[in-house]
Formats: sequence, structure tokens, C-alpha cells
Amino acid sequence: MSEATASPAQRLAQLREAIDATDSALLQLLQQRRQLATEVGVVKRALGQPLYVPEREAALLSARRAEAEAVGLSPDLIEDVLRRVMRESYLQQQAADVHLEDKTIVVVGGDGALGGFFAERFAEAGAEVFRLGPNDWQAAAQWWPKADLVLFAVPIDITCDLIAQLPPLPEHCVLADITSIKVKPMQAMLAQHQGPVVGLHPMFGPQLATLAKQLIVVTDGRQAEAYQWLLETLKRWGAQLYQTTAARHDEAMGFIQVMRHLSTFVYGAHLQAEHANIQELLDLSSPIYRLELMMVGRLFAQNADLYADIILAHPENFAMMRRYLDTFNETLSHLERGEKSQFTQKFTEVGQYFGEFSKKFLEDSQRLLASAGDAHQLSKVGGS
Ligand SMILES: O=C(O)C(=O)C[C@]1(C(=O)O)C=C[C@@H](O)C=C1
Repeated sequence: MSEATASPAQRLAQLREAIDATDSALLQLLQQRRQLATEVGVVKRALGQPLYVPEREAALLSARRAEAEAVGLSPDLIEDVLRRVMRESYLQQQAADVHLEDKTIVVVGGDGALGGFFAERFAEAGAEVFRLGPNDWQAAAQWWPKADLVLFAVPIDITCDLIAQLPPLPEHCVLADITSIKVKPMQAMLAQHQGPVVGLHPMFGPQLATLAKQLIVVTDGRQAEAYQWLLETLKRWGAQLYQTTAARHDEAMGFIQVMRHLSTFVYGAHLQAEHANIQELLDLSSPIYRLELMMVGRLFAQNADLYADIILAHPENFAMMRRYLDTFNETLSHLERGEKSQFTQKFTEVGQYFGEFSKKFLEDSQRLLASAGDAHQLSKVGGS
């Protein structure tokens, strides 16, 4: 049947068949790309190169964006597709061939979620790993003298006390922690051990399949050259390292974690107190509100102790949060009095403070929101 003689309904069916064929061709190409990425992974392993290569990704994305524009396709479309495809590459590729056969590593809290995650990675890389649980301190006696790395991965509220209980470690041994605060554990580690000391704060949870693209904050303590092997290992596994001081880290985390978690907690607690119907709120929400609701709800699927400890670890943040409350109260008072201009004037001032970031955030979030919209049907609980 030719296009000319087909009825509109037949034409629709023909076109859909053609779309099916195109999608299948796309699938073949994705499969071909996956094989290539796997091969790249094998070659990179042999060369000892990292899994995640931001410069290569930036170059490839910018070239494809230009090509998309040239053929009249949206550059954002190809970028979205390729970013998703590259995320698949991380899973496909084996992390770089890291050899830690000559290392003995004690993970204090290695029976916990994130401690266990790192202990497993080290063991996979051939290290001799001892995962120290709460009742294993005695059993660890034989491990301390031969440790090349002692990594603290225990709850914040006991980290410093446990560090203070450490027996003398070998001079070359690296003492490190993954606590989400840095000033106090760093002080404790530097006081307890005269050798190399480094603070790490992985900005992710233990649910990850790979370290690719994940951020780890690094705070230097002492003898940086002696723990480069550890930082190099993290990079080879794909992590992105961000170096800063313990004080700057903690100050930033006051806003990134404490302000966020506390406001999120209160948001959730308030919804509960007001008996809001979550499913109804979800049904009435556009992607941005849905995302916001999810950001709140996901907190309560996690560990209460962890969040309490993060908030409690920094008493100085309470003063900051009181000021936050003042800002809230002040804004609400203006609005209650109908003082619209006070609100809009402040709005302008805050907008100036955000400056260029505002525009960039609006553009970047637009893309994320489009993906959130694509995944809408996934967010029903108990629905069909
Ligand atoms: O070129 C590489 O090094 C790859 O591993 C391939 C690839 C990709 O899928 O295109 C994947 C991960 C890297 O971050 C960069 C690019």
C-alpha cells in the first residue's frame, strides 16, 4: 500500500511501524556503543586509568551538541541521552585495575553500611581487610601493628572517643575517617597518631553500585605524600575528590546538610501534624513540587540516628538555624500585615545575591524537571 492510497488510520499504523524500526535501530546502536565502552574499560584497566573521565565527557558532549544543532535537533536532547548512556558505561566497565595486595586495612565500623561498602571495595582490590565491629576491639590487637590504613567509619557521636582509644599504629600507617564532620575527628586523629592523617567525607550513601562520578571531600591532615595511594585508588574507582580545609568543610555542611535536613524534617513533621494527604499532594503536583515532596519523603526512609547525629554534631549550627527561624518569622509577619513590597524588595535582594547562579539554576533544573516528568508514572504508591 503506498502512502498516497493509505487512509489516515493506515498511514498512522505505517508511521508507527517506521518509528518501531527506528527505535530498534537505535537499540542496535546503543548495544554497539555499550560494547565499545566495555572495550574502552578493558584498555583503561590495563593503563590504570580512571573509570570516570570528565574532560572526555565534556568534549564528546560539546561535539554532539554542535552536531545536533547542525541537523536541527535539540542539543539538550542528545546531551540527556548521552549522559544516561554514559551512566550505563560506568556500570558496564569494571573499575580500574586497582592492586592493593600489599595493603592491610582495618575498617573500624566495617560492619556498618558505608564502612562495609569501602571494606568490600578494598577487599575486591586484593587488600587484607579487617572489618572491626563494636565488639571486636580486642580481636583487633593483632591487626594494628601491621595496618597500612585504619579507616574510621562509625557514627559521628562516637568517632572521636574511639579514635582516642587507638593503640600506637605503625609510623607509615594512614589514619583516615569518613565522618560527615571534619574538624573534631581531624583533631582527634592528629593527636592520636604521629603518622599520615587524612579526612574523607563521601557525599553519598552505601546504596551505590559504583563510585563513578561520586564526590568525596578530602581534608589534608599530615604527610600528604604518604596517603596519595589511597586518594589515587578512590580516583581510579571513579570518585571525584574535592580538597578543602576541615573548618571550611564543616561550615559549608552547616548549610548543605544541617539546614537542609532540619528544614526537611520540619517540613515532613508539619505535613504529618496537618494530616496532609500525601497521595493527593502528589497527584496535584507538577514535577517540581513532586520532586520537592520526594526530597522530603525520602529522608524518612533513612536512618533517624544518622540525621540526628549530623544535626547534633555541630552545636554552633543551632544559632544559625535560629537566625533562619528569624528570617521565616520576619517574612511571615510582613505577609500577615499584607506588606507585599517588603516581600518583593527582599526577593530582589536575594535574587541579586544569587546573581548568575539564579539563571543557571533555572536552566539546569529545567532539564532535571523534564526527566522527573518522564518518570511520573513511577511515583505512584500501590497504584496500577
Ligand atoms: O572514554 C572513556 O574513557 C570511556 O570510558 C567511555 C565513556 C563513554 O561512555 O563515552 C564512559 C566514561 C567516561 O567518563 C568517559 C566516556
